[in-house]
Amino acid sequence: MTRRILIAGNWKMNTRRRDAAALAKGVVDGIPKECAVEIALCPPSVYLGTVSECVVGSPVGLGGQNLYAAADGAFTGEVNAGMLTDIGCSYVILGHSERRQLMGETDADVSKKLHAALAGNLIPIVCVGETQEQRENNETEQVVSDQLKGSLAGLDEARAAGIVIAYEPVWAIGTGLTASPDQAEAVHAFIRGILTDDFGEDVAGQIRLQYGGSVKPGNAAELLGQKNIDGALVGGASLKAEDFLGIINAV
Ligand SMILES: O=C(CO)COP(=O)(O)O
Repeated sequence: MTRRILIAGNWKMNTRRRDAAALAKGVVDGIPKECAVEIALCPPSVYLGTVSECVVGSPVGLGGQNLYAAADGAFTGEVNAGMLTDIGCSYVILGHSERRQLMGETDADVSKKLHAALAGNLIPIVCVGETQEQRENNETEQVVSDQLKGSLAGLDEARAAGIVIAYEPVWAIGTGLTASPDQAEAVHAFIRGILTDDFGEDVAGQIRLQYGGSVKPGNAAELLGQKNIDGALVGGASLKAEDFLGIINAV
């Protein structure tokens, strides 16, 4: 089963309009010709329109960092799947650990968002991952398994093949600490096993599993060389075109 590598940049709450445009243009202009890698940029929602104009007609895709699982209506401050696709998004990040920790998002919330994303024809990137304390207590597999089962609740086989899972160990996010390729591969293989149990080998073999947590040009090749690592969700290193392109070129 060949799975196309997906490198996505999660800009989080960074940039201003001018930087967002320059960064997006820098990525578009710098991607290698006949690039086999799928690329997505996920800017803050207020700059989706700006970045959309920069990537239109290029192989670079656009993604949101979150959505609200409802149709249009009285939900002050929120953005739904229809709005994301309307502005040019093909992807949406769901259940990032920062949203789980800071905004109290639960697996049940992520599951609702997942169904809204799929109904809106967005490719969901569902994030899971353990904290440092959970890893030290040997709870990694339990935590990841619970998050996966909760976040993917109600998902049928037909739709499962198109989703993306991002394994992002919380202790490796923005810390400069990276899971070693072996550590990351072990969890990715574990996730693939759960997906196989839930959706069967064929579907599980099509689901792309990204790694996230201090990915940079210097460690990307080794991480992405692992059997079950099919891409990267990049935070800090996606904020400089040179670094982000360095990761793409390392694949
Ligand atoms: O959270 C991340 C991507 O979603 C990873 O962030 P860093 O690459 O900055 O560690």
